[in-house]
Amino acid sequence: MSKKSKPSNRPANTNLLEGLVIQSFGRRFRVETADGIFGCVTRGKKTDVACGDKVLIQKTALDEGVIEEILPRASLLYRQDEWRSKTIAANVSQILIVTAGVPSCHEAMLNRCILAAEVNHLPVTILVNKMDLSESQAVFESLSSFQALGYNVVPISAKQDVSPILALLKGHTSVLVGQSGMGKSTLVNALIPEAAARTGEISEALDSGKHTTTFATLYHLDEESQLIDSPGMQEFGLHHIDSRDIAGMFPEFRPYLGECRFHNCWHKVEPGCAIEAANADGKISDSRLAFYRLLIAERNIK
Ligand SMILES: Nc1nc2c(ncn2[C@@H]2O[C@H](COP(=O)(O)OP(=O)(O)OP(=O)(O)O)[C@@H](O)[C@H]2O)c(=O)[nH]1
Ligand SMILES: [Zn+2]
Repeated sequence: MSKKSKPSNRPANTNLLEGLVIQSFGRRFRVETADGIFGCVTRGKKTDVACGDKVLIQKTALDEGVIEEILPRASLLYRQDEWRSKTIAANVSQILIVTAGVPSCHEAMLNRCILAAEVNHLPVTILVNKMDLSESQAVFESLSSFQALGYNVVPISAKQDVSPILALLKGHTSVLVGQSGMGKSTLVNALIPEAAARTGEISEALDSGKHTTTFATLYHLDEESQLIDSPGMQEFGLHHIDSRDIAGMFPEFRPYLGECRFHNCWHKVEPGCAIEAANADGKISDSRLAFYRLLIAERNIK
């Protein structure tokens, strides 16, 4: 054995194949490998495999296998659930939030998605869709405050032309998220013509059509660009984030953190709070501070 080889706690098994999870539906996965695509399950009760994960599989039949190991992840996004967060997409390199003027755009949703991106240190682009409508033009203008925080805001009209975002997708594994009705499906179908058909097939296989089971698909746009879509995904889960880490995920809070009178300040109503003072000076907006306080209140921090 050469001195250079790394010790491994995995039994040496020449049958293990490395692959990429290109689809997850409930507890079943499709894994793309150099030997083709395998339908896979996980070992035991392990279910935290996500679309975009790099994995090692053990072949069990010609086109079937078992996921034995998840390789280290560069990023991990969770799906919002009433009770808990469930992994949905791994190794994503940027987040695209789809919004529009119709139906009305909820700023809290934008803020939640941005927070999920900050946790993973991922760049965010807010796509303002339906720019052929005046309502969307107004939303685009109102989002200049997000642009000022360093988030990219891009106007599009998915129904007319998606080419303005092709350059944005290049070289990335992107994930799309958005409130219902903003045009996420229109966008995905324009970018990936086969997507509509594949989504339909899975809905039929799951015998629901209502997406009650979480599923996600990774599409190859070209050799270096991928898009992960999870139909119906409106928000990312934030349950797993430590309450103490939240303030640091607001870029405009960062210059003031550590400046409060109390080192354990929650920036709620404490005297000598530097975040509160920055808000009074107009350096932190009322809406972002209110959003931060809402997150803290949700966690029953007194
Ligand atoms: N005017 C206009 N309408 C659009 C545009 N893009 C999408 N729409 C319309 O907006 C509506 C919602 O679009 P979908 O693509 O179904 O929206 P979605 O975000 O996938 O919604 P869910 O399926 O509920 O998650 C449809 O009637 C689309 O035709 C656009 O660029 N301009
Ligand atoms: Zn404070």
